[in-house]
Amino acid sequence: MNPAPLSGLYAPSLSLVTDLYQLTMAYGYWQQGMQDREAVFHLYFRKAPFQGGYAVAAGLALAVDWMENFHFSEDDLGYLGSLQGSKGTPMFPAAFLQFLRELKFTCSVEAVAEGTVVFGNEPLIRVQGPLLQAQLLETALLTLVNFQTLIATKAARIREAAGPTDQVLEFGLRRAQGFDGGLGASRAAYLGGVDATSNVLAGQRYGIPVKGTHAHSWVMAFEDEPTAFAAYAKAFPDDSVFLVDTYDTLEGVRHAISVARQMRADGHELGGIRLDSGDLAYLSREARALLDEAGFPKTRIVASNDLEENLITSLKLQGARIDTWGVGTQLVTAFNQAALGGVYKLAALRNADNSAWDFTLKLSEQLAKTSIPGILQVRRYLNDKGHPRADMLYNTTEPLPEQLTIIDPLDPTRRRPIRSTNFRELLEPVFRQGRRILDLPTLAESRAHAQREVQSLDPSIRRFLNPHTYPVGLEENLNTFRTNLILEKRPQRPA
Ligand SMILES: Nc1ncnc2c1ncn2[C@@H]1O[C@H](COP(=O)(O)OP(=O)(O)OP(=O)(O)O)[C@@H](O)[C@H]1O
Ligand SMILES: O=P(O)(O)OC[C@H]1O[C@H](OP(=O)(O)OP(=O)(O)O)[C@H](O)[C@@H]1O
Ligand SMILES: O=C(O)c1cccnc1
Ligand SMILES: [Mg+2]
Repeated sequence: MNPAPLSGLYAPSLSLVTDLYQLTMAYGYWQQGMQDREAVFHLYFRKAPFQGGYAVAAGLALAVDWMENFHFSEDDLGYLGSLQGSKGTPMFPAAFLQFLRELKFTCSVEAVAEGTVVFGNEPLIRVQGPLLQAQLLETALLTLVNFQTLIATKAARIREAAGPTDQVLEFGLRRAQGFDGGLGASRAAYLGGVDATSNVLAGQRYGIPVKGTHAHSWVMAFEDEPTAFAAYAKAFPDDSVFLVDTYDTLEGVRHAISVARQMRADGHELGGIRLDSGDLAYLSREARALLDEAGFPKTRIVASNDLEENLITSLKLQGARIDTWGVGTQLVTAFNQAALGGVYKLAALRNADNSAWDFTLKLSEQLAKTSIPGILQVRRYLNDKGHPRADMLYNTTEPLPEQLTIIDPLDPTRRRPIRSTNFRELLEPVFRQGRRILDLPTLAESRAHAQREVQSLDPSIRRFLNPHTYPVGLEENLNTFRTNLILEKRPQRPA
């Protein structure tokens, strides 16, 4: 199933999902006659989220969908025409609105496939095209990629903690940042490694398996717990998971067992029980013992209650017998890091007579925030097992030297010669002059890719506490070029 448009939740045209300044700049470029100057932008983040060692790239399919539908509707143009400056004059003249009306998306776009592991400073998307258009993409691309990548990464960490065989269910919709936040989070969580969601719209929209148990209200609506369990079993004789902690957890497990015996006599099996409060390590061990003793070794134990990767790791260390993890709030809100700080920076612009590239640079007091000029590609070097060893950013407009060396963009004294000849290039063509040339994988394929990608990373890079830094460097010539450009642009004030 192809990823259906996220935009479907709202209006047919979403080209106003942007910041006003993109449109004021667009008008200014048009007025200057600069609208068609060829430009290159890179979208990248500087630091992996959650103080982790990697991120899982996500959001590309939604961005592709948004770009394919990029146009200004009559409604959009009517609204833009109504905007006024502080003197009461129209912000955008009619001739510019006419230009927007006729605007066709003609950019070329390269991107990293969803599910690929990525690191700080690496372009996830490279846009090349008319300056005005490429500028207008900034906000929407960042909105989509920042959130999707953040949540997919959180899900990958939760999957890492749960291990490859436990089930992970995403239960977050009620705590999400609105409907769209909930829908987007369910998509990204699945991509990052959860098995199913309770979010029914996400199931319909993206083909994600939907799963769930029942709430405390179900138990409270009956005269006692055994009656409630028996009634649920009547409704779903082969798909019941009983929530056992409404009154007393271990008493609840005993009630579940007595109903499970009756179910078995009728030719059905209880799927599982769910623990939602108390000491989950202790209660799950006790519940496992009761279930096993009673002859229900296959009945699963689901746990929920503000779970996240560190808690899951701790519960496992405590010998918890949980095999299914229901994770809500902490996952869909990326609780411990509210946003991924991805940015979109101009890196090259054709000069006025179109004869050569001018490479552009955003200076900063901090080297970490100084951008990287060029038309960049990311080359990932692999060891003989096909596992990532180091990534090299290089400028595709310059020939590569014979002997390759990568240099840490934050510390030029840290360098590594490249010996490996086994590599792959991460940015792949998606649009050529506005025409899509890449068939996107399905969400399930991207999810499988993400699992392989994360597993191919060394455990030292995957660990949660103080992970090892994966080497990402600038190819030596690019580093020299960037250093010289910094020196050229930075004012040299006498002391
Ligand atoms: N063995 C454990 N080790 C560490 N943390 C645990 C363990 N068992 C449960 N937790 C976590 O501790 C927190 C306890 O939450 P809280 O203080 O709300 O109590 P509760 O058990 O949910 O009580 P109630 O829902 O009845 O108010 C939850 O985040 C839960 O996942
Ligand atoms: O804990 P989360 O990771 O967000 O997972 C979802 C939670 O949502 C449900 O209860 P809800 O929180 O609505 O009520 P409760 O905590 O009072 O049971 C469920 O029982 C989980 O506890
Ligand atoms: O199905 C469940 O158990 C569920 C769904 C949403 C939130 N909490 C739990
Ligand atoms: Mg709760």
